[in-house]
Amino acid sequence: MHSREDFRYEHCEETACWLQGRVRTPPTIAIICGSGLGLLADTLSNPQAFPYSEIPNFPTSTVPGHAGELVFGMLRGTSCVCMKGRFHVYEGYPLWKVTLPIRVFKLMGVKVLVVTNAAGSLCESYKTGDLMIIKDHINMPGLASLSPLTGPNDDRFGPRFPSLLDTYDNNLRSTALDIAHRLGHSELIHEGVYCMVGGPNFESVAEAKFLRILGADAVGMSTAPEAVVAKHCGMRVFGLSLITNCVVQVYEVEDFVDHNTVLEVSKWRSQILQDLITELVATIKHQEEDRQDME
Ligand SMILES: O=P(O)(O)O[C@@H]1C[C@H](O)[C@@H](CO)O1
Ligand code: HPA
Repeated sequence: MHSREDFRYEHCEETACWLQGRVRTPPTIAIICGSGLGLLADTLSNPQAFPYSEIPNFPTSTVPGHAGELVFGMLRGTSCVCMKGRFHVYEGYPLWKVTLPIRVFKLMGVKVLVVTNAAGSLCESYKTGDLMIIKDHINMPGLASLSPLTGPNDDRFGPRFPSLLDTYDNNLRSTALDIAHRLGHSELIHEGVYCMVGGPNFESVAEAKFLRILGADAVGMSTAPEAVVAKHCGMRVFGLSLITNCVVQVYEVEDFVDHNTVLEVSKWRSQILQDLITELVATIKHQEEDRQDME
């Protein structure tokens, strides 16, 4: 099912029902693990794992560092689902398929999406291994009409013209910032703007300079479509980038990046990212309980 006409609410429903029939506890938080960050999924207790190849309508992972498994389980008393590997446009998947899991999670009752990625820094003060809480994004493919919302709108998911104000939930951002300080990571935590490019090539020097001028602090090849779809269907979103490299913005420098470097830095910083997200999940649980009491 690759053409836009083939995409229907019913496909998401079919996938959600298939999973619901097998999963012990329906998840309230979904976590997308970026390149090399799948170890987070291994911290879930009482896990249930499903290879993407077994899940109806799911694409499969083709990128090293993206295992291709959906793992359900408990994290600090909260029922979560982790995508151990995500889908990218450069793999050849249409955007509605890249983001299909988000809509499936919505149908399963997920309230909050935590999205992580590996990204290159465009900001002079960020170092390799730092973390950036995403406060906003520039969706380069989206600006050129390559949006996951392109095509007929199904109002059961959300409105035709959604607002993207506060996509990266203000409250979750300040909570995460507090947690990072409390865990002793004040030196490496930042808040900034993530720019999504299509990839799979890394940026040219001229492109990197252009993105910096536009106001981007970090650049990567994912996340924005997932955040747009989550916001469209009414989820709260928290985004976190691990800075795996500093993007070269001057000529005659030999400091090029490759995917292996990205994976090595992800492995190196995995524990810190895990600790931060685990604490955040515990806090979200209390926030969601309070919200339910107020409804
Ligand atoms: O899935 P994410 O966005 O974490 O992966 C980044 C972007 C490319 O897929 C890859 C480049 O090394 O890492
Ligand atoms: N550019 C784009 N995507 C990335 C980078 C980068 O420098 N690093 C990790 N993912």
